Amino acid sequence: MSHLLRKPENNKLADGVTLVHEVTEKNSDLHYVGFKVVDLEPHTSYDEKLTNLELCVVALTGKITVTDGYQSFSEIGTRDSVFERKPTDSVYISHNKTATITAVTEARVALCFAPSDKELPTKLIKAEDNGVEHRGKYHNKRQVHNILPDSDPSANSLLVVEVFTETANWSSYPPHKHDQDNLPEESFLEESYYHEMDPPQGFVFQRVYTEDRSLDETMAVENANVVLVPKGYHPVGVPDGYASYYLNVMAGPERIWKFHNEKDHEWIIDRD
Ligand SMILES: O=C(O)C[C@@H](O)[C@H](O)C(=O)CO
Repeated sequence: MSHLLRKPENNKLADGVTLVHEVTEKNSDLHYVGFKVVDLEPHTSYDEKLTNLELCVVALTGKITVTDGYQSFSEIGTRDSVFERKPTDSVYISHNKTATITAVTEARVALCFAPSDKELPTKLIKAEDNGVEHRGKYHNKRQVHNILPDSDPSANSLLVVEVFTETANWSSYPPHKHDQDNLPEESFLEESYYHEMDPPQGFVFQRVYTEDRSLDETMAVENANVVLVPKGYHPVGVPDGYASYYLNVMAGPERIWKFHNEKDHEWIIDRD
């Protein structure tokens, strides 16, 4: 299996608390992006002590209460399934705090991390504050929920976005990359993908490859898998009959998403 593909670990931390994924600097090639998924049974809690990391808590499904020890946001989260295709609530918490997430209902929560050394206010990012975009045409249609885009200065490094790709469509396509710290042409941003499929027995394909093909991995990605993108192009293809959801976390030295399309395939965008 590719070292970029992560299956659910389902590590039981306590009664009703399961760590589904844990991507850290120690167990991956990523230096800027950290990522966890936690499943919580009602009335259970998970604590995350943030030393030199900032955090965006995304209520993927279910209702949760999130506190940084000073402020609390109660009963946030808007959906039972990500495939309701509506935005959800999230909370941004700066470093040096402890985040506590308590489940009101059964919940799946994503924790998106990036290094940080500047104190910023804790912020509730309400579902209705997500910028919703419809991108692409023909078999390249996707719906994007911008949770923490680079136009929102609420975070130091973190960028967070949800993408729904309809059946038999492609996204992150034509292939683009952001692996050169060479602004204003391109930014360097690592990326993680947390995938779900509807119905859940589906799979999608994701290729991660660099310009020189020294990295070239094509992965069959199943429900609740994570794909790591330390560098390179990273398109996703969705088979007929299945819809795809993914949550992207990006971070790098500069909080700017400036990507470079692969020249050979850029014509895809310009079709009438
Ligand atoms: O527009 C899309 O298909 C989503 C992608 O841009 C995705 O968020 C990504 O690849 C970010 O670099």
